[in-house]
Amino acid sequence: MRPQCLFPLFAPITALPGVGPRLAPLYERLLGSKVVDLLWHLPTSVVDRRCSPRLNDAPPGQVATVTVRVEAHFPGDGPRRPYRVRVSDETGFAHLVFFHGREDWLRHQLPEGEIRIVSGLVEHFNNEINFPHPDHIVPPERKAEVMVIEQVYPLTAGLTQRPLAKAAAAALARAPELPEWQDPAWLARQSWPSWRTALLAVHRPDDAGALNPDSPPRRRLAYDELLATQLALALVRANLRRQKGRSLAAPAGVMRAKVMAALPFQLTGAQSRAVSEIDSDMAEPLRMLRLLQGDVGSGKTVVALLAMLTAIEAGAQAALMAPTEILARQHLATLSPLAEAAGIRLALLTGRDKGKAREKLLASLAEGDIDLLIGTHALFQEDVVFRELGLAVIDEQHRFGVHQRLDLAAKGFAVDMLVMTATPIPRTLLLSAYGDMDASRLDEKPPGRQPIDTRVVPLTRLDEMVAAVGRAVNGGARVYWVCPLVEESEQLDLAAAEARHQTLTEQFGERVGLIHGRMKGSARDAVMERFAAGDIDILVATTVIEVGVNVPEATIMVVEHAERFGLAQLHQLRGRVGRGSGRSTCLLLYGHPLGEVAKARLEILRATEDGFVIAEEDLRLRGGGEILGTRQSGLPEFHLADLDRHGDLLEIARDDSRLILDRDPELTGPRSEALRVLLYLFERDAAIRTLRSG
Ligand SMILES: Nc1ncnc2c1ncn2[C@@H]1O[C@H](COP(=O)(O)OP(=O)(O)OP(=O)(O)O)[C@@H](O)[C@H]1O
Repeated sequence: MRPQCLFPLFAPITALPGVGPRLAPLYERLLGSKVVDLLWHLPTSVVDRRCSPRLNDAPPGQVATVTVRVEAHFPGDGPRRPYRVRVSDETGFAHLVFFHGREDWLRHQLPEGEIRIVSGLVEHFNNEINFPHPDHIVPPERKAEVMVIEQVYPLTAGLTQRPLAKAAAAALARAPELPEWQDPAWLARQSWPSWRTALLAVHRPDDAGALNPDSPPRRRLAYDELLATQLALALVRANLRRQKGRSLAAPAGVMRAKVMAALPFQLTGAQSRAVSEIDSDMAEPLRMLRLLQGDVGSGKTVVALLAMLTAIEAGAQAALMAPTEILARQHLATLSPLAEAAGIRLALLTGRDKGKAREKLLASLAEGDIDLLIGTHALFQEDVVFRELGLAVIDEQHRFGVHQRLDLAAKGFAVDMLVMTATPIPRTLLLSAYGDMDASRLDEKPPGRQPIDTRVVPLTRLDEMVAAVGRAVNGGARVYWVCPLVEESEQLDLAAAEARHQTLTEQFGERVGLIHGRMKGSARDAVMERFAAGDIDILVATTVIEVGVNVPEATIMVVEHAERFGLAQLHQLRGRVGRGSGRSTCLLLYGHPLGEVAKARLEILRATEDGFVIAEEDLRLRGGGEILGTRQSGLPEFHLADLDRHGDLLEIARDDSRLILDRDPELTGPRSEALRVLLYLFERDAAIRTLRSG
């Protein structure tokens, strides 16, 4: 249960003054729907209105607050002759200029002959002093309200500073003093203020200093957030470790030997290392929580299979969960012949399975007649019961995230867990998303892969590229054609892909296929199968093919508007080719004009195929938040912490969390109440449910 002290902060944002039904959706889009979301929406700069010169000394290009007499109104008649109000003091005169504004309202605000305090940007225009759309106009008795340092919040279309600042102030007023969750000695050493004081300092800064990410209040808040995340991860870890696992070992390795004999290749050194790390984890009576991090095409699947064989030979069952149905089916297709070689029984369960067939499958699963179950999220439905699940492999491909691991834990699967991710994640990000896990890295590609010829080409040369693709297809090549990503709009993605599908079909006829996220699962599978079988040569796609798809015969990847993708995402896309022995090409088509950073980013892709290098470089160029591209990155989003600036705090938070739980595993000690408040405050409270007392 959420602690009572946080109730006011988790009220809907509409509880705040001025946030009515018209503005609420704007707030929601900008920052969220709860009062607490406003607290995390920090100002990015300040305006100092305390400069209050005489009119003749008003500094152009700066904000000033002046005391003036209203002389006369000159209504305008459009943008070329705006509405002007002439004002004066003893040193001279100026014009307040309004490009839009109703006359009755302006006359009411600025009655002729009255004194007014006006604050706004000073401009010199035609040897006159102008105040275009002053920010504040108040009578003299309210001067103190205006002569302040004002914070500037990031906005969204339709929402202006003043109502937002008012709502933020109201949200702040609701922020209670909370029990201190930080260790007092550590707090004193850092000279950090309390949570509430820090929050007030960044929302009502005395100067821009408090907004600097390195200022004590900002660092304090960043650390609070990092600690909440890391503590949640540590709780999951502690909880999973505490449940006794079983030791899974297959010293004879009969099944494994059969599969190895059936494989057309030798394991790479990295694969062998990962396998033995996993082996020793599984042999321990503690539960395994391991991340298998491998660059695109590094051969994670076979490593997972070998681990699952160990579990099966030890008498348990194994499950392999993929993020999409296509991938689940693909795993089934690759693993089937190997499973046959090993003599194990394999089955597939997806959301599509219904009725009798599903019942039958579940019955055999419960009986232990299925050794390895492959599937999607459907694997974790309530009625899916294993006879004895020993190992769960989650092919995460950065789509799931810690919540799914928590859900799994909550389901009480006392099993070893292996999470596979294809995303090369820099260390700081790794800690923030997988701080609960041990990691194995596949940093070596299978031998014999040819380098991919990556070219960065302007979209103006599209016709040329289409012609080149046509020639390649006539020569037997298979091509992925990925269409532009349109921010936040699946519908527009789709329109772009459909249009491209049409133009390519006009040119190449029946050999062009289309696949996108809106298609029904079965239709998608059918297209994918036709492409894998070679019935389709050109597959036009939205980014649904980004993860994991394995068609080794495909050798050309075209990405339109490559500049709109995250680098890691492009790396993933490119990784769909170069998977066989054929020579592969990746064409990154960009739209004009391309800025310096965008150019540098695409250049990185041209220069290297090492996902880890690409990720580090991308992090350097763009900062952590965007590293994984746009949607559904699965990595936690931070409101207050900036991994570039606060990376040092992340490691401390991880160690701190583990220490906290070492000393007080059930969170019942003196600091625990405050720490629970912290977890709720940052909405990481799902982890609390893993506690016996939670
Ligand atoms: N040691 C190896 N030698 C040669 N080929 C290998 C080796 N290991 C795996 N492969 C092959 O490499 C291809 C890619 O393997 P897999 O699909 O497991 O990659 P992955 O790590 O899951 O990559 P991605 O994340 O890009 O999907 C497969 O066709 C697989 O059979």
